[in-house]
Amino acid sequence: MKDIYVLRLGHRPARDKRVTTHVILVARAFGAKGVYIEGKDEKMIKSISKVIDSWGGSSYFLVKEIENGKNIVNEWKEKGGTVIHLTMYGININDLQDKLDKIKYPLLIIAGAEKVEGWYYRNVDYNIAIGNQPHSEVAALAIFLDRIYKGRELYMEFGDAKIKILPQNVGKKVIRNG
Ligand SMILES: C[S@@+](CC[C@H](N)C(=O)[O-])C[C@H]1O[C@@H](n2cnc3c(N)ncnc32)[C@H](O)[C@@H]1O
Repeated sequence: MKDIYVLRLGHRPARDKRVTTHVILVARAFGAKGVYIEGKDEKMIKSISKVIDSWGGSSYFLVKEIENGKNIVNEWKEKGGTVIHLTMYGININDLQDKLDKIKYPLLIIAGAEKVEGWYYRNVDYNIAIGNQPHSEVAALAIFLDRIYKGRELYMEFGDAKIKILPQNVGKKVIRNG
């Protein structure tokens, strides 16, 4: 698994609870090692911890509330990693694949909720569009991570999972551990 983290900007508990939850679930399921959430939402963190506890990742997957995303970006630059911002205004990902294959890790992926401040556009290494149409941070993150891993993340297993799915064409089969 690569050294990849997500920075979720501008989380507003009343409006963004569901979408931020999905950002975290996608980050975990598609091969990131954690999510920094700009904002406070104790209830959401509790419910996501339960999912991680059952499905695995609690030993390494970080979910951390932070006050200011800029500090994380600066921290990333100090340690020589790469920072990318997902935005419909950026360069189409199809035109950046060669560069993505050579980026320096750790990688920080920024996904917004409300309008993202200009500072981020100017201070990241790449502003990347998953197509130049407005859609969703959840879709953008999933497609971006899939391009990084080229589909391999879909076979990822979590060693500490208490529940595991046995894939079926019809029906549901799960193994429960402990
Ligand atoms: C509700 S959208 C806000 C759209 C915003 N005006 C923008 O700059 O993309 C919330 C987040 O979804 C992501 N997003 C939406 N469309 C995207 C696209 N086409 N490519 C990459 N990210 C996108 C961005 O991270 C954005 O901050």
